[in-house]
Amino acid sequence: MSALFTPFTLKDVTLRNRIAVPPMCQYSAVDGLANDWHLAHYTSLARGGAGLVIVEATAVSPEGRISPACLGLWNDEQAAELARIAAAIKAAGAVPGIQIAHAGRKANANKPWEGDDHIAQDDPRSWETLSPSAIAFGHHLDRVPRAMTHEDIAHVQADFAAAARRAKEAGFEWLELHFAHGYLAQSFFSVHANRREDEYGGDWRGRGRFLLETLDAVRTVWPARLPLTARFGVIEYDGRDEDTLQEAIALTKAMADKGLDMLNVSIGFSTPDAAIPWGPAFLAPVAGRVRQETGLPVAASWGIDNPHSADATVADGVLDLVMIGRVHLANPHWSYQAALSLGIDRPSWVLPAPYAHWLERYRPN
Ligand SMILES: Cc1cc2c(cc1C)N(C[C@H](O)[C@H](O)[C@H](O)COP(=O)(O)O)c1[nH]c(=O)[nH]c(=O)c1N2
Ligand SMILES: CC(=O)[C@H]1CCCN(Cc2ccccc2)C1
Repeated sequence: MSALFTPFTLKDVTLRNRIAVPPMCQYSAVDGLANDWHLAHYTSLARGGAGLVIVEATAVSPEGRISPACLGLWNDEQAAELARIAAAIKAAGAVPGIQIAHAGRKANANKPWEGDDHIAQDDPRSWETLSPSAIAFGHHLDRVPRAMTHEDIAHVQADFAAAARRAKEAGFEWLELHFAHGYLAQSFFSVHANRREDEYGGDWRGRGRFLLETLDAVRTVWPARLPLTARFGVIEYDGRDEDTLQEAIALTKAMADKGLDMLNVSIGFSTPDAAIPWGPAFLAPVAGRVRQETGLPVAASWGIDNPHSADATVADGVLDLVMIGRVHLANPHWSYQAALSLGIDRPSWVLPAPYAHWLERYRPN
């Protein structure tokens, strides 16, 4: 029996297996609106057999986008287009998830394949970037952001709550707050980005306040019966990892007390000087420690692209869900290949009937 292909229930939602497609920006929107690219992309991933498909970082406001081509959920027109995607994911047998985000000081950037750098400030596509303090990320994202006022903070938190309400109305059943990867929420938690001397800075509680208040604001609008999760950078690989991990675990416990249902463990990416130990499933042990010390279910990604290692992380109680990212861009039917490799019975039926019926009798060699 394969642990990877056992169902997973969180609140009133049950995933058909432990395979999740994590959010992966497509940089393919105009004015934040999803289009046929996104519909085909997410439908094909859901038809590939994963239990959960999480739509990419979707900005809670125009200035919260990473690039001008990112998705948004700050108006009803955007919600209507995303509703089509939620329905298509569900029709394919996967649970529709969405990640809502504010890019903070990493906002207003070119597409990765068009430079990945901040858009020139004299460019008509330029907008002001916000962060806890007026400190640039550096390297290719060297624009100095404006330090947020308390009004800015309250406004962004209200934007998260409004986006969560729209996500619910659009039919999403799994919500992930983007609290990772050097974006706004991560920046509040990070000592690299947050040098505030008010109640949103200082010790981990001060630096964690924005995350806790944002979680609170979203929890009041997101149904208690549906999973409310966060992707959170618990480690920076910046030489102070044990300190960061202990603070991140303390904040995660505080988030769990405020109704967080699961943590998608990731990397902070708050400094360009990180020494990340890239390698197969390198973050899984860190996620396992967070799971042990907080008691929350956890997911993680980063180089888990082999069915056997994915299966082992679940079987060994390290992860509850495996986030399989880039390899899904190469093969939306990764779950089918994993089912074949792991020898589950009737592997083809990981796929929808129009495919499964014929594959069950025919195996591409
Ligand atoms: C093109 C693209 C786009 C995104 C990502 C990655 C890539 C490659 N990643 C990170 C992604 O979800 C995943 O965590 C990493 O890719 C590591 O997992 P894999 O090694 O790819 O399985 C990402 N993470 C996130 O939390 N929100 C996002 O919108 C995105 N966007
Ligand atoms: C939005 C987000 O969290 C993404 C945007 C694209 C880069 N992601 C981070 C990443 C770094 C190195 C390899 C893959 C992914 C973060």
